[in-house]
Amino acid sequence: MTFLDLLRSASVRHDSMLCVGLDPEPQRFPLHWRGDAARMADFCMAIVDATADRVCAFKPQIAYFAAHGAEAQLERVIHHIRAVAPGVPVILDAKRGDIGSTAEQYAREAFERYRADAVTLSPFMGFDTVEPYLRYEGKGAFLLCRTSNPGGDDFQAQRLADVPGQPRLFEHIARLAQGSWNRNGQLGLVVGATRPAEIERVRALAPTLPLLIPGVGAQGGDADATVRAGWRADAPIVVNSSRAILYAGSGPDFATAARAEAERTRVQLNAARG
Ligand SMILES: O=c1ccn([C@@H]2O[C@H](COP(=O)(O)O)[C@@H](O)[C@H]2O)c(=O)[nH]1
Repeated sequence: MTFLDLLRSASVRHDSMLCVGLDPEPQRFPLHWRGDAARMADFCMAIVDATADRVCAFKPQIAYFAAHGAEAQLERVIHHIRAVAPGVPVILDAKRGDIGSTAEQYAREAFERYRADAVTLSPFMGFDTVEPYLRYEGKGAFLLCRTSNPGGDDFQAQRLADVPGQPRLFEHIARLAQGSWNRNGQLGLVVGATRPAEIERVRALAPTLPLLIPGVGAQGGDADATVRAGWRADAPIVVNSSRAILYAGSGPDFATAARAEAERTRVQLNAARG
């Protein structure tokens, strides 16, 4: 099964566009585990168990694990997702981008070591830095396009004087991803929920690509406007929320609180489809 097949079927089976982001921060763990980096896998696995039937994907962010030298715990978490939710795709949020020979190693890390179904990439260095990931048949790659952070304006909103029509950089990325870069239908785009107008623009330029949309929850993105701008019956959107779900509770019942917040978000997103 390809990443897209997995995503579509998890989305239908769980009636969900929600992706739970796994960004474990020991200082925010429930009181009985607070500050204990050895509990990262236990924390994430409890969140996975509590939300697996409510999501279309999980998105572990590699930095949270690597910062603590906890890559083995990330492997355990992904292994656990495979065991308890085999039909739910794993999007490894790594935002890699480097020359081809190095990209080959990053691709191997994402798809062979961690066995992720998809990865996030920066397209900034050009197609030869993306291509090594596309050699992995059936795997997905989400290119950063219009990110949720305020500094996304610094480059992504700038116009490219030398490209016909002088598109903004993010529009150019969306066109390439929908067109000549998408050789085997493996590409998707990252667009922030903090920018619904740009989600609409990206959707117009990339009508069939899956969109990974972070920024609802802790970043304050507008969930309803996000769905109205990006959702199409035939093109999946994957709306990520991390901290708002992970840290919905701080007591021993944190997983129950996470499930309640995940369910609230899933229902809100679905209602906005109209
Ligand atoms: O434009 C982007 C791209 C990626 N992210 C990542 O998504 C989550 C968001 O976490 P929240 O706690 O829901 O704010 C995090 O892993 C980011 O690295 C993003 O926020 N914006």
